[in-house]
Amino acid sequence: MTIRVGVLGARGRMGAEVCQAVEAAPDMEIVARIDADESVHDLTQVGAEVVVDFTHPDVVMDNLRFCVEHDIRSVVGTSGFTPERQDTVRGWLADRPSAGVLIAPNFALGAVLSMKFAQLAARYYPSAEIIELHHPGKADAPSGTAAHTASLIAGARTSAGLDKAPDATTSALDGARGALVDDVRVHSVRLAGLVAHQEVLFGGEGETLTIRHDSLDRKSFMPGVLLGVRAVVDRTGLTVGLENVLTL
Ligand SMILES: NC(=O)C1=CN([C@@H]2O[C@H](COP(=O)(O)OP(=O)(O)OC[C@H]3O[C@@H](n4cnc5c(N)ncnc54)[C@H](OP(=O)(O)O)[C@@H]3O)[C@@H](O)[C@H]2O)C=CC1
Ligand SMILES: O=C(O)C1=N[C@H](C(=O)O)C[C@H](O)C1
Repeated sequence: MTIRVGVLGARGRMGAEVCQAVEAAPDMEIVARIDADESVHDLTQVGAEVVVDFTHPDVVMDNLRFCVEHDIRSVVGTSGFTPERQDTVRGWLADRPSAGVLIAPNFALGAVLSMKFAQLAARYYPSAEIIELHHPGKADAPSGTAAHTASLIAGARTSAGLDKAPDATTSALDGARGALVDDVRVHSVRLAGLVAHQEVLFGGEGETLTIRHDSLDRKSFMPGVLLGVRAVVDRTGLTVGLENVLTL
């Protein structure tokens, strides 16, 4: 069976890569390539079964709502999925039990693994901070990956009963200590030449641990995206995180 795939954000950095990967997949067919100036309504006319969305945090909710309401399964890489947004999507899905959505903050297998490793390490270290580094064309900061990692670390720290990370700073320029996400400091770097990178730093008595992942090319996200397309065909409801599709 061939999966009929529509790509939203098809001319973008990620969308263009997704179009190539879907075209090369023996079990998939591209039936729509949609960008900012085109209508998602075309998706129903061409019989899209799965939509892959790499657009912009400002437009992704409208796209997703359309897909849920029209029973088109969605694989979403676009960032900006706060817990509140996830709850909104769950609300739509409650009215459409046959619809399915997979949202992944990061589709690179190494990034998914590094988040797991960070979650595992978090309970053992009093200090934890995140540095995310991206290309300067990125619209949002901090990255969705960093926000997701911070929430995983915060959850692990809470269940281990850890106190707030030690920090004697009483005077600082605005932004010097990064942004607090779930009580974890996140620092965002935007630098020409970069693609997508993240370091999670842990510190304890007499030691530090650094977990680093580098996406050096957007091809790194494609195996995860294709896996997501195949998985969402058989899944209803909301799945957040590629780790729930992989066997980890
Ligand atoms: N989960 C993951 O693994 C990854 C997630 N991302 C995320 O994916 C998103 C896209 O990133 P990137 O490809 O670099 O961004 P780009 O800006 O390169 O691409 C976004 C594309 O979406 C188009 N677009 C804007 N509005 C709409 C709309 N309403 N319908 C359809 N298309 C639209 C844009 O068109 P136009 O330029 O004309 O406005 C553009 O072509 C970001 O949120 C990024 O953080 C990125 C990499 C990996
Ligand atoms: O905009 C990007 O490039 C990326 N966005 C995602 C994010 O915000 O985490 C995933 C990856 O970091 C690349």
